[in-house]
Amino acid sequence: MKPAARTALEALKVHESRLAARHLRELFQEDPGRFERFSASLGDLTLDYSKNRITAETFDLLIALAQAAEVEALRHAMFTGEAINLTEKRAVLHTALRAPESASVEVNGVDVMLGVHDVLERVGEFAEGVRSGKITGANGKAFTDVVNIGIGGSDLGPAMAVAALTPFRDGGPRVHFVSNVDGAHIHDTLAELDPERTLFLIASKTFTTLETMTNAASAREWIVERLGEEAVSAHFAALSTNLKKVGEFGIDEERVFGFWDWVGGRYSVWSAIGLPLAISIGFKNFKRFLAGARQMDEHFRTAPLAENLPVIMGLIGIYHRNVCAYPTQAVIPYDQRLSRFAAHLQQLDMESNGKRVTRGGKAVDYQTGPVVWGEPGTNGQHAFFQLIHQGTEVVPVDFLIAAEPNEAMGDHHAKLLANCLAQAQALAFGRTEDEVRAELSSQKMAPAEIDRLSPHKVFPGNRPSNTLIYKRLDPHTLGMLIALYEHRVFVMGAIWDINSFDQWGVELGKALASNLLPVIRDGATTDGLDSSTAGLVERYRALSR
Ligand SMILES: O=P(O)(O)OC[C@H]1O[C@H](O)[C@H](O)[C@@H](O)[C@@H]1O
Repeated sequence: MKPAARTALEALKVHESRLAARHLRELFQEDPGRFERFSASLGDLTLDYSKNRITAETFDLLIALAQAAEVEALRHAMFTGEAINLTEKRAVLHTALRAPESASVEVNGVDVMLGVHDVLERVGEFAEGVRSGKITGANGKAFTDVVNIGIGGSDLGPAMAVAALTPFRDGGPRVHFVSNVDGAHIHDTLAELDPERTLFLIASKTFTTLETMTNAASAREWIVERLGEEAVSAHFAALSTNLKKVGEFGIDEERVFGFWDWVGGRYSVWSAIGLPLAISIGFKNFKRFLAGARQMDEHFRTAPLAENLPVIMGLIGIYHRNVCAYPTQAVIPYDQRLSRFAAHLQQLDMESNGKRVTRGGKAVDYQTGPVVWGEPGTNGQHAFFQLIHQGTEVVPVDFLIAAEPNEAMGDHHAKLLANCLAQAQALAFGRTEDEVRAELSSQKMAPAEIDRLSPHKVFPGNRPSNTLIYKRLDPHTLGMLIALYEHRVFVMGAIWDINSFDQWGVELGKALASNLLPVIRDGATTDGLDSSTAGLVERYRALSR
């Protein structure tokens, strides 16, 4: 962390120790304008951050921290194509994928926007061709099902977005996602499908990922067995940066949709990796999705820090992690179709900010990325909210909710919204022992019983949450929401002075798995393995005999 940022963080810690005795109940009572003060909007999206344990002074200190950490300078470097991914010597330009046609963004003196628009146009043509039935399988039949084979960033973003935007499918083919190398995944997916009407998209930035290559080979076999070798070209397309490897797999050039090394996997839904989404919701809607992200980019790039949604969310995240020492962050969309949102954010946030050395390679002596987790509400209320309300760990929560549902279903939405707001209220304000006792005695409970039960029924409150409310979950809004979280991750990584854009932590497991494969698959010796791994291999051999 930059020395000035460290000083700013220390000031925040001193401030927090003074604030510790204050309860959100008091802060709200003292300041009737708290919502006005601590909320910010962009278009139809509003962030209410008033239910965090902050005051105007905290906010000023947080803004000072962002300034001290020079977040704006790094932001400028990102948007202008500097190689801020230092370990991989790469620019970080997912924002170029949704930049306007008129924009020009240079990497090493070359404007990348021509390539961006060229691929985008081809994605649009292909998506519409598949949707209309103009592009068909080998036997001339229109595709009813599209299977995206990919993992990590080549799966989570599009899978989440396809589910989120189901109401916008309007007659396009069904889109399935196969990611796991567990054969059950592709087996169960293909069991339901007609090969003549199935199109496979092999999505892999590197085109070397074990899971994807294994699933792609099985899909190829499935087509070849049923339709013959000559059918392969009609039933496969590839989304990748590694055009050489794609060629080796045997996918026709016009079926290859490229992207670039300056697009991180977890930031790639805006690139050719978004093709399954474009097929599902149509190209017009896909462009609306990009436009939503673009609106967030413009806001992030130009709005003053104190009004800047990703900056505010990032600073609150830092406050929770480094000042209050909260280890996790929950994201709870009261929006069933965002059921994979937390899964996407887990990769986005934890792969970006789960780092232990600074950009310069020194071990950090402060906490970095929290554990991110979540499930849709109201389901979570009936599962893990007990811990969030009364457990010993404080869990900051982001609530997300639409003002309007995509379909009218009686009073379902009113109930959903009431529950969302109620949970944020319960977390913030809790229920005191006096209130519990008063309630129990109004129920004519015996005093001894009141004594016995009341400690269990107290809610401490004073637990932080953000609420994001938007008009409707549509392509534009989803684009805004994803970009909001991307930039929040950026802000936090900038303050921590870590490289949010590499992912070396996934490499060791991959290498060890490839060493173990001959032992497991081909019966090679366990000599030299640690006793635990050798013991488990022996057990596996005994059990699978
Ligand atoms: O798209 P691919 O090259 O197949 O990579 C798929 C995923 O696997 C890697 O191990 C990385 O951890 C992810 O960032 C990436 O999204």
